[in-house]
Amino acid sequence: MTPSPAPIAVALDAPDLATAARWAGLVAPHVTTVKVGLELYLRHGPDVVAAVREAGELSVFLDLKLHDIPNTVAGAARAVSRLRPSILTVHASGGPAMIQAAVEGAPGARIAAVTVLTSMTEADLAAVGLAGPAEAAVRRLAAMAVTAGATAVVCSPHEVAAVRAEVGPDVLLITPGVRPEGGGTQDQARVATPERALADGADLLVIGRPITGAEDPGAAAAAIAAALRKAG
Ligand SMILES: O=C(O)c1cc(=O)[nH]c(=O)n1[C@@H]1O[C@H](COP(=O)(O)O)[C@@H](O)[C@H]1O
Repeated sequence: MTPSPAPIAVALDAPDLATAARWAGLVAPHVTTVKVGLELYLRHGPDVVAAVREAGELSVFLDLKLHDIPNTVAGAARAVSRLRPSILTVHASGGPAMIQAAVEGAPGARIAAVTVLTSMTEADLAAVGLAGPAEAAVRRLAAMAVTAGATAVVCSPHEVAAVRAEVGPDVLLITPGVRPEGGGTQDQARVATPERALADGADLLVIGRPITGAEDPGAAAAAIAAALRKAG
């Protein structure tokens, strides 16, 4: 019997559509979701969503991290809602009116509020005027976003347990910054293993380079999925 796909969104941060579609096809048997982000969407636009959908039975997570005035974000959300993404990201720091505008603009998608980027260190936070531990800012932004209508929150694995305590069981918690044991962290700062992130309350793990940078992305996705099943 084929095991059910793991709650992983593979970040398809590819330079071209053919590579993205190839990665999507390779990982499709092992994961629930693929994530189309800025690089791919800005280069290929809506075509990329159709191309990765054709590659397999996958939910499409559109990670555009919208951040603008409410009217502009509402229009952008309306523009992409016809692509039927399962998840659409906005920056939580855009505030409650902006988040509400995204929710109204894309009623068929889950609006996911990105709290504090997983690449940011405490020093980076201080540099942008967010003093104090990341966890406090993440909790505050998550609570505000959910009150404004977001039904998903993006945070690092370091804060996911605190966010779960803050927002309750019904909000989808998404964690990038996930690295299997022994992997490099690249530009990520607040990281943990896939097993740890799930145990601490994440519902969906965003994993890019540990899978797409592997010689065989399908095998890398299968190995992480198997490790998660074993741990769970
Ligand atoms: O919204 C995101 O998905 C996101 C938020 C965040 O705080 N950190 C973060 O890394 N991401 C995305 O998650 C993916 C992580 O990729 P890897 O570092 O290659 O696993 C990238 O596509 C990022 O754009």
